[in-house]
Amino acid sequence: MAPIELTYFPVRGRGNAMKLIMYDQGVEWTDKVVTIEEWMKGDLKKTCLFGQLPKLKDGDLVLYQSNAILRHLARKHGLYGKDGKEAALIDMMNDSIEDLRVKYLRMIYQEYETGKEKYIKELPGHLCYFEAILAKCPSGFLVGDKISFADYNLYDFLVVQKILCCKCLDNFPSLKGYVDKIGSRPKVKAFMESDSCTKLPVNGNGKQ
Ligand SMILES: N[C@@H](CCC(=O)N[C@@H](CSC(=S)NCCc1ccccc1)C(=O)NCC(=O)O)C(=O)O
Repeated sequence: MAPIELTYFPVRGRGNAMKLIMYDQGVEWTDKVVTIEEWMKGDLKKTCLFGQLPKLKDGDLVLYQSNAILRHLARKHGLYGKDGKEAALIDMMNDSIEDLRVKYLRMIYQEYETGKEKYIKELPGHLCYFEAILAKCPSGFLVGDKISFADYNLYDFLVVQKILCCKCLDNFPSLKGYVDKIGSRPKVKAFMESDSCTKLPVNGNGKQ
């Protein structure tokens, strides 16, 4: 049994960025997939610290909260910048990515029929900030000169936005180049093309 166990639903959702990190960094893990039907029985939910998934078990460490899991993997695999200053900037970037993800998830799960078009219309107003940031990054990564956990998270988010609206990056050359750059990393490409990724719906309600 691999020392790392990821318990999550059979969706990309909040689980894909952490899987990208582990796969790209050569970390072995076991997926414990929980169906909605199983979850609705309530027994597993009662055991979860905050009543939710994903859950990552790394040896005797049990973590919930997807961004805490990303940070844990980042600390273990050198994905948190070269010093405290870069780590702080990476945290800032990831917090902003989380803001965008929450907006997306609210539209997908609560306002899809009535809010999808408005979300797509307003999306450039949110993406423009990362376009400006990446336009100034000589390394092509959000912070410093190597990939961080925020890069995997932003990449995953942008790929999902392109599934929602294939043209959403057409006016953002830096974001387009960024998705190509991260997506052309051999193991990232392999994972994104694998059944582990492609066979999962993006979201739990079948909307994307
Ligand atoms: N801040 C937390 C949020 C975790 C979270 O929302 N988890 C969801 C799943 S992740 C997600 S994108 N949820 C969207 C809706 C959904 C629910 C159930 C299955 C799939 C998607 C969950 O466990 N829902 C079940 C429940 O609350 O009883 C984090 O970042 O991990």
